[in-house]
Amino acid sequence: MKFVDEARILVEGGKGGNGCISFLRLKYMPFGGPDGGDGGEGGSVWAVAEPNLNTLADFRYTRKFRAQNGANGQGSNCTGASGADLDIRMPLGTRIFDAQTDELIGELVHPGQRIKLAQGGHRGLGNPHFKSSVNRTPYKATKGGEGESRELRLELSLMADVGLLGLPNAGKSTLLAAVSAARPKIADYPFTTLYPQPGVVALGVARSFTMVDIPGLIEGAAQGAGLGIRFLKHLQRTRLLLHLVDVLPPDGADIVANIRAINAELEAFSAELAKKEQWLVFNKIDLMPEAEVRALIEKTLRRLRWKGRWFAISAATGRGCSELCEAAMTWIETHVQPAPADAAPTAAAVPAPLRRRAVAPRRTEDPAEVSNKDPGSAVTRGTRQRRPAAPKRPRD
Ligand SMILES: Nc1nc2c(ncn2[C@@H]2O[C@H](COP(=O)(O)OP(=O)(O)OP(=O)(O)O)[C@@H](O)[C@H]2O)c(=O)[nH]1
Ligand SMILES: [Mg+2]
Repeated sequence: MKFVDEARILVEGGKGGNGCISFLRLKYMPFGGPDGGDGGEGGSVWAVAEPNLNTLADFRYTRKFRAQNGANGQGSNCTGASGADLDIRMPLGTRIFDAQTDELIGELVHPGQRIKLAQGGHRGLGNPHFKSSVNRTPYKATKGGEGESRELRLELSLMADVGLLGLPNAGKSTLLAAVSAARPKIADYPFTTLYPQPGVVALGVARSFTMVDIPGLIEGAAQGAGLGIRFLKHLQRTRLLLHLVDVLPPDGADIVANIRAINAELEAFSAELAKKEQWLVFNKIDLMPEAEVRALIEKTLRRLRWKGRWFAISAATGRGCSELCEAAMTWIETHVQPAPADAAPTAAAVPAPLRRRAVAPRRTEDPAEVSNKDPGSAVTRGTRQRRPAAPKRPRD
C-alpha cells in the first residue's frame, strides 16, 4: 500500500432527530395530553488509534465522514433512535489538527485511544416539554441540532522505538529485513527505499521493539537534495537512532565525512532529533578482513571523538545483528518508562462512555441512599440499607 503521511478530511456529526407534536387520542379520550416523543441524538465522529495501520493512504479517496442522524420522535411518547457513532481508524502516531485554525485537537498515541472529532447534533424536544398550566395543548416541538462539521488535517509520524539512519546503500533495509519480518525492497542502487517502513523485532516472549527504516539521507538533504529530509519526522518519536555506516563506501569516500554529513542534516532538521541517543553501526564488515575493519573503526572513532556506543555488523550475513538487537532491547527496557496503565488520558482522549459517566454525584444526606447503579460515578458506593422485614403474620 502506498505510504501517505498527510491527509485532509471533512468530518460531520449526525443531525439530531426532530421532536414530535402529537396528542393522545383514544376512543373515550378525545382530548388526551401531548405525547410527542423527543428526537434521537445525532451520532458523533471519533478517531480510533489502530496499531496495525501505518499509513494515511485510506484517506486519499474517502475524505468525507458523516455519522448517522438521529431518528425523529413519534407519537405515543416514542423517542427516536440515536444515530450511531462513526469510528475512523487511524494509525498510531497520527496528529489531528483543525485545518482552519491549525489548533491541535489530539494525538493518537495509545492503541485503542479515541478522540472525538465532531459532536453529533442534539435531539429535538417533543411537545410534552412545552406543556404548562396555561398551555395544555402545545403545538410546539424543537428541531434536532445540526452535527458539528470540521475540516481536519492529519499528520502521521510513525511511532517506533528504534530508527535507522544513514546514507543510501548503507544497508538499512537489509538490517530491517534481517531482524524483523518486514520485507523492504533491497537493491544495490541509492534510494531503493522511498517510504518509511516499520518492522517489529521480536527477541522472545514479551520482548520486542519496533524499528523503522527511512529513505537514505545525503548531504544537502535539508535543501531538498535526494528525497530531502521530510521523512526525518518519522524518527522524531523514536527513542534510539542506529546510524548505519558502510565500511566500504563507493568511490572510497571518507567515512568520517559521511557520518558528519548525516549528523549535520539531522541538526538542520531538528536540534532535538540530533540530541537523541545515537549508536554507530558499522555495516558490511564481511567485505573486509577483520584486522582492517578493526583498524578502520578505531581510526574513525578517534577522529570523531565518538563517546557513544558502536557496533560492527554484517546485515547481509547476520553477523553481529542479534547482539545489536539485544543491546537495543536492553537499552529500551532500561531507558524507556512504560506508559502507566492508569495514566490519565487527555480530555480529548477520554472515551465517550467514560465522559458521560463523569457526572456530578447526586447530593444526598444519607450515604446509604446513593445509587450504586453507576459503577463509574465518582460517588463512593453506599450499601443500600434494607428496611427491617415486617414480622411474619401467622397464617390463619
Ligand atoms: N556484502 C554486504 N552487502 C550488504 C550488506 N548490507 C547490505 N548490503 C547490500 O548493500 C546494498 C544496499 O542495501 P540496502 O539495504 O538496500 O541499503 P539501504 O541503506 O536500505 O539503501 P536505500 O534504501 O537506498 O537508502 C544491497 O545490494 C545489499 O545487498 C552487508 O552487510 N554485506
Ligand atoms: Mg533501503
